[in-house]
Amino acid sequence: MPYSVKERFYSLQGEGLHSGRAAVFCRFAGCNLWSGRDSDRARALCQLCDTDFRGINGAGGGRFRDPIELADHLCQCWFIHQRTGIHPFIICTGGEPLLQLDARLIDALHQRGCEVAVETNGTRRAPRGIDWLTVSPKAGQQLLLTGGDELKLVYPQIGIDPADYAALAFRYFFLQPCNNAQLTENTNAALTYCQAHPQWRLSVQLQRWLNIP
Ligand SMILES: C[S@@+](CC[C@H](N)C(=O)[O-])C[C@H]1O[C@@H](n2cnc3c(N)ncnc32)[C@H](O)[C@@H]1O
Ligand SMILES: Nc1nc2[nH]cc(C(=O)O)c2c(=O)[nH]1
Ligand code: SF4
Ligand SMILES: [Mg+2]
Repeated sequence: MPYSVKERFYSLQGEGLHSGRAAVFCRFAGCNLWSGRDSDRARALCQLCDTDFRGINGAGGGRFRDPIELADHLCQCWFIHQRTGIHPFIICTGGEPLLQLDARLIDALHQRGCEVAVETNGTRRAPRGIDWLTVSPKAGQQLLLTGGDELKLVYPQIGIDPADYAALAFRYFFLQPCNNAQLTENTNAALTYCQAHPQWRLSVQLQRWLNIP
């Protein structure tokens, strides 16, 4: 099956437990909760999105015929930047990566020594073999993936109470302030919540503060 990729880039993971860690990002095109068109946002199932995932026209984006072609493309980006011998850390995001990521691509990445992380909205089944699964539930959308490595809630969201997620089978729980016109207020609210509920940690989207991709 071919893969549609919006962009590929080398950066630091800006979110969650691996914040600050160098990674190659694979941003898959398309999402099941929004078309990505501004004109559709008001009726989208997810209205908080901060990302352009439409099309395959970004840097390092394109259509990849098979897992080998895409795995080579992603690893190449790591080795351009790294001379360390440390294995590639690949973060699959989107859009919604679980519309496209499959076990064959994960296998091809593992064969190249990669560690594979995934950022998902949790509404689709996950293939086997993911090394680090981050689930970010969206208000009103049924959560299929109720376990994983980290749960990362964008906060606040109307209709979402973090307490309703606190008993799910995740190792780490993060609140990530919603990046919109109220970012300062949202950050303060998330900070206050984490101080009152220490099970939750703050994820500040380091990339915004560092002005990196
Ligand atoms: C663009 S999404 C792509 C992956 C997947 N579709 C998802 O929603 O998890 C990547 C991460 O950014 C988060 N995110 C999206 N819009 C955001 C915003 N406005 N403020 C803070 N985080 C946001 C998502 O919740 C998710 O954790
Ligand atoms: N630096 C950086 N870290 C990220 N972590 C998750 C991201 C995403 O868009 O999924 C992201 C991103 O876009 N940039
Ligand atoms: S589910 Fe993820 S990619 Fe899709 S619109 Fe929401 S935040 Fe954006
Ligand atoms: Mg992002």
